[in-house]
Formats: sequence, structure tokens, C-alpha cells
Amino acid sequence: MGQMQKELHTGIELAVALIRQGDLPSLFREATSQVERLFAVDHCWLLELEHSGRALRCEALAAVSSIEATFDCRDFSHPFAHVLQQGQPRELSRDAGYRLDHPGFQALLEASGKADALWLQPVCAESGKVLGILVMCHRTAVWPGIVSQPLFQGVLTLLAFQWAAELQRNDQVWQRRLLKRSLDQLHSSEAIRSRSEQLATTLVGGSVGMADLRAQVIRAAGSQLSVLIQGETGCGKDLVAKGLHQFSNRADGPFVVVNCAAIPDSLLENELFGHTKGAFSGADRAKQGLLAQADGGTLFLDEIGDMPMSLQSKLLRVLETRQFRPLGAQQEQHSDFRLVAATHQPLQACIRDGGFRRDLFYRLNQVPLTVTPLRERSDDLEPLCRHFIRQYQQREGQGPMGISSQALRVLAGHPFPGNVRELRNVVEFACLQTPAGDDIQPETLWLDPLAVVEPDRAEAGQATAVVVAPGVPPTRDIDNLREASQAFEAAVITERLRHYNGNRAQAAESLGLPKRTLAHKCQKYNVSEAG
Ligand SMILES: Nc1ncnc2c1ncn2[C@@H]1O[C@H](COP(=O)(O)OP(=O)(O)OP(=O)(O)O)[C@@H](O)[C@H]1O
Repeated sequence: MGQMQKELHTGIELAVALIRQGDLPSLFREATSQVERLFAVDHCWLLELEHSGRALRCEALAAVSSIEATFDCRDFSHPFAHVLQQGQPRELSRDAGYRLDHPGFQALLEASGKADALWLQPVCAESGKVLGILVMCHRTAVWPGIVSQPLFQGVLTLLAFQWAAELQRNDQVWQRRLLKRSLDQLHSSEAIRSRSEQLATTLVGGSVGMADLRAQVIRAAGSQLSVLIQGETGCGKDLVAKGLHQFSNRADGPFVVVNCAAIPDSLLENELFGHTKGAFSGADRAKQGLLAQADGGTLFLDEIGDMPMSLQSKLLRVLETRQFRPLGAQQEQHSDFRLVAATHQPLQACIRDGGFRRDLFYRLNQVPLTVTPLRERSDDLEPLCRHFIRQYQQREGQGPMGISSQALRVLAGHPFPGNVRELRNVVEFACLQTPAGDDIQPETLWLDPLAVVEPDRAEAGQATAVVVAPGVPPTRDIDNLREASQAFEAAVITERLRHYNGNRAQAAESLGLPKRTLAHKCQKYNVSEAG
């Protein structure tokens, strides 16, 4: 066999041997023994960068030494931290006085037969991600003759390729296990029921839809999957996100909220990723980003639909690896957070318009949760009103006792475009106007008259909800004409008194009523001068 043929044969043999290995430990064993044999090196080690990115670990060293063979990447008393930081190979020799005081490094030298010369070679995946370090030890410095050989470069490339593929396989297995664990947890229905009851004290509502949503929140909280909450503004998405955190096994960890719409695009990246000291002019201190702050807890990205495209791709990468690099940093950091995102925007439409990444949507939407608008769950109105009245009483020390059925009817006729937030404001304003111990009455309900007719429905040909005055149930919902007429009268009188600044004489005249009749009606409907 000629020399070239021999080399080719060796290369192929080597490649086949590396490809055959079915897991990382055997791949490392095969690669290090091949390097020792092919390049006549005394000893070769592989140090693996842990998933967290915080430490390098050498299993082969741990097996032959009593020492914990882990090297902290931030500890610069061993040379591996420098290699990781610079991303370049490094040569060391005993003469050049390499540091001997790190116990793990000492153990490695000891186990290498007190080598005089070392070559530290970072091993990187195709993506540039550092996987670990190949360490070659020898009596003398023979490195230029080795590392310049195409065969050495070939071994490195193949090793990195197999290594990265194995990590990816492990990640997929891990994801499948995670999914299975999450699904197993779904089955403990009793636990779900009692937790749902607890959640009902904050996520209030008596409708079937709300009970169903609470159960979904509890189930989702038991998994590590990403959750996307969709729903109109003010309908309770924030409360759902808090529930997901509170009932998860991360409840003791941080709950970090980022409102993507409230932070200018130019600052959002810095807020999320943080920066090192001196990363840009004016960065006189390092700043920890919100991704890092969420480590061990939940990251809630509110209004995710407003995130700029450039940041969406960076976020996608973080979600895939849980690794990120603060601005100006040499090394990636790891953060173990659970992601919850929310939006009031129809993301599917944003994807069609090119404003939102489809791949990110699928990453976020592992568990989709939808909060329906308040107008579609009228059974929630009464419990919500009583909840807000209770909150008012607790805060102010006094307040109304409850809410009359007439007032509830009035509320049922309002479409609440601002959803529960609008209802809370209406009830709180009514509390202020109602004497302590009384029930809230219709005339204290300050509803937005612009929202009275439901234009969307009207345009869609479903105009069954005609509301004749603020505070009066829509015609569709009237089942007691006398009560509806009284509510109408009360609404007209309230409005007219407001118009004449509480002057009953003028109001009565404008309505063609004797003053005494108006006074009587005001008393009957509990309408005050203030209107
Ligand atoms: N089911 C509910 N029970 C009790 N309070 C609720 C409920 N839903 C909403 N609220 C209250 O209504 C207000 C608005 O809710 P929240 O902030 O969760 O809505 P949102 O959907 O996140 O709004 P936005 O889209 O504006 O971010 C808050 O005061 C919240 O406490």
C-alpha cells in the first residue's frame, strides 16, 4: 500500500470507529485513545462543558482520581477557563510555569504521568458553540507537528460533529420525557380540583368557561411547557400568568414580568439580556438581564406580539438552548426559566402579515390558553362584582353590602369592551357613591355610553343586542318589561339631573313632569341630585 492509501485507510477506519459509538462516554473513550495512538501522545483527556454552561467535567479523570473532576468556568486558577474565554487553543509547559495550585488541574497532571507539555484545544460545533476541551499531554512539546496535520483536523471535526449530534439526540429524549412527565401529572384530577378551588379566590368567576380555564391553568402549571395566553385586553391574562407561576413547582422562584409593549424596542434587548461593564459607552456597571433574573422561576413576556422581529429570532435561540450572551460578554450564560407569554393581538394574523415569526409562535404555543371576553361569560358578572366590592371594603374599611339584582341586570346589558378591568372600575366607582351597608343600585353605575351599542355585532348582522339607554338591559335580554321600563326611567332622570347639575326644577320641566313627581321618582329609584 502506498503512503497516501495508508493514510486514507487510517482516516476511514478512524471515522468508522467514531461514528459507531452510541453515547457520549464511549465516543470520548474512542476519540481520546485514537488521538493517543495516532499521534503518539502520552495522554489525552476530554472535558465536557455542562448543560448549564457553568462548568467543565472530565468523567475519565473522575474515574481514576479521588477528586471531583469539575472545573468551574469562572475560576481562572485553572487554564481551561482562559481557553473557554478566548475560544483559542493554548500551549502550556512546565518551564513556562503553569499554575499548579488548582486541585483538579493537579490531579489531571498527576494522572497524565507528570507531563511537561500540554495542548488545550477547544472543540466547537458547526454553529460555533463550544462543546468542551481536548487536552493532550506529553513529555515534550510536540504540538506543531501534530496540530498542523490534516488527520488531526479531521479527527477534531468528526469528534465535534458526533458530539453535537449526540447532544441533540439527548435533548430530544429529554424533551420527550418532559412531555410524558407533564402528561402523567395531568391525571391527578383530585389535586386539580382542590387547586382550582384555591385559584378561584384570585381568578374569580362562576361560568363554566372560567372553571375550565382554571383547570387548564392548574394542569399547565404542573408542566415545564411554554404557555401562550391569548385574549382581549383587560380580560385577566395577567392573573392567569400569575396562577401558572403560583401553582408550579417554581412558585418559590422569581416571577419576572416583561411588558414588551411598554419598553422601547432599543432598550428591550438590553433589559432581557443584560450587559457587562464597559459593553458600550455609558455602561459603567454590569447589568443583569431579566433572562438571568428569571433563573429558577417563571419569565412572563406580556404583549409578546409587540416584540421586534430582530429580537424574536434571538429569543427563539434562547428558548431552544436556555443559553444567552449578555452584551459584551465572552461567554454564554444559562438560565433555567419557564416561559409564559401573553398577547391581545391575533398572532396567527401577525404571522401572515410578516410581523411575527412562525417558528417562535410554535415554541411559545406548547400550551395554548384563551381567556374569553367578559361579554361571553355573563355568569361571571355577579361573583366578580362581589369580589371587587369585598376588595373595596377591605381597602377602605367600609363600603356597600352587595349589589342589587337591578344593577346586575344593567351590567348584563353592557358589552364591556374593556372587559374585567372596565367592570372593576365601574364597580369601584359605584362603591364610592353607595352609602356603607347599602346595595349598589343601577344609577350609580357609570357605564361608557359609547359602548352601549355593539357595533361589531350590528355590522355582522347579529344586531340582537339593542341597548336603549346606559344602564338598561339590551332589548334581547328583557324578560320583565316593568323593571326594564323603571331602569329606563332611572337612566333618563339620572342623565337629565347630571345635565342640569342636579337642579330638579329644570330637570322636571325638561321632562314635562311636575317637580313633585320627579322627586318621588328620584326617591323610588334612589337617584341623587348629583346624577
Ligand atoms: N377572573 C378575574 N378575577 C378577578 N379579577 C380579575 C379577573 N380577570 C381580570 N381581573 C382584574 O381585572 C384587571 C385586568 O386584568 P389583567 O391585567 O389580568 O388583564 P390582561 O388581560 O392582562 O390585560 P392587558 O391585556 O391590558 O394586559 C385586573 O385588576 C385584574 O385583577
